[in-house]
Amino acid sequence: KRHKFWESQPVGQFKDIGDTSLPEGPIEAPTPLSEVKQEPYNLPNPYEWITCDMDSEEMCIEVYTLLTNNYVEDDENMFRFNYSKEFLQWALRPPGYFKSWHIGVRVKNSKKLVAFITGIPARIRVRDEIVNMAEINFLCVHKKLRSKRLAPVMIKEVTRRVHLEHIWQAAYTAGIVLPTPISTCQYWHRSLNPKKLIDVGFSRLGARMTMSRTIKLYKLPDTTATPGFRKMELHDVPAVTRTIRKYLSQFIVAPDFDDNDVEHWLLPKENVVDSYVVECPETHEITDFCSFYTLPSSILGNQSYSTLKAAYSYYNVSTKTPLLQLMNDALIVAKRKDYDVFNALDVMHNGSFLKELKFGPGDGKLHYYLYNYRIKQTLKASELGLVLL
Ligand SMILES: COc1cccc(CC(=N)NC(=O)c2cccnc2OC2CCNCC2)c1
Repeated sequence: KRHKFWESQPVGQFKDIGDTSLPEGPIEAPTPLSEVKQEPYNLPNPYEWITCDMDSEEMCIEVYTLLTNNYVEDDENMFRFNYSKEFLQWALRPPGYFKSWHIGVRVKNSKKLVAFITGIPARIRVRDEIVNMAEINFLCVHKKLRSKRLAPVMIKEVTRRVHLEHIWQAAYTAGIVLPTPISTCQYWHRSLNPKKLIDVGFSRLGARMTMSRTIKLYKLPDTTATPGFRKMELHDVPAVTRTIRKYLSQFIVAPDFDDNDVEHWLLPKENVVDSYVVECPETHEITDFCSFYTLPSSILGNQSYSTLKAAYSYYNVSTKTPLLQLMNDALIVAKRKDYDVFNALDVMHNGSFLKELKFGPGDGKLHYYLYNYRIKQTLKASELGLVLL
């Protein structure tokens, strides 16, 4: 039976879609700490839980290797996400993180890491409610252990550990439909290195298009167009926090960033996250902001290339510079840093620039979910102000 596990969980159920009598907000009340299961869930015998210390280089390598070989692939199994070790350490150690939410499953005898799931704390606003949530990510079961029903017990275990920290809601995304998406986004790609993308089968030569015509079509200037466009620096944090908080307030679901969050999530970090501000040359105020994170993909089965260098649109704020021009400058710096492709979801106001900046639609969708929090009606992608890694 489909979704046997999810029908037992406090999530919006398909049967409740359209039932406007159900109130928006938590589905279940918090459990008294004494009633939260104190000991870990049982695993099938050969396996044991391990808390993954992401400060340990050795453990990082094990997590990196498991994900590199077993994490999410595209629908045609031509590419697999290849998060770097530095990226994983950044993604999993934000302000206030809990080591206990970095959960591994390993073989008792060999100590081999065979599965992983993580949570990080995040303050997320839903309309006017600020909710302490866990952002759940990196659920991965080794290819050889699929269909052993490990994922449900891993989800229950991370939920139990999140409950132990008095957090009762969560946010997560998936490429598949589960009960019940709060929103469904389309992803889009902008070619930066069309020749490589065609060689590896990520893109196809357009009808009546030659390779040289295609290269010309996606060519970008060497220099950015916006006066005052520069990399974000530490001293910009307070201004960026003010600017992004104001901008995100227009969306129904969005992170409630403070200075510490902005310093962690949005300060440039080599090969992890790039961020740029527009500082008005006259007033020196920060009027605009754009950012993208670095998530390469392994190219499965290609003789000439092993890695696709991809930039993923992160948070962008436009108050003075037209978003179209700001994002074109983001494409220019990504191309200059040798990215092959720039990806974006149609969340926030991204829909306003995708076609004009020559993004093409991807062949899949990304569904957003909340755990133990009902939303009255499904949100449009443009009502979402949340980007998960
Ligand atoms: C090109 O290499 C790929 C390797 C694995 C999967 C996919 C397709 C895919 N599933 N893409 C996305 O989910 C996606 C497309 C555009 C923007 N963000 C995305 O996902 C992010 C956010 C969710 N966690 C993964 C990274 C592509």
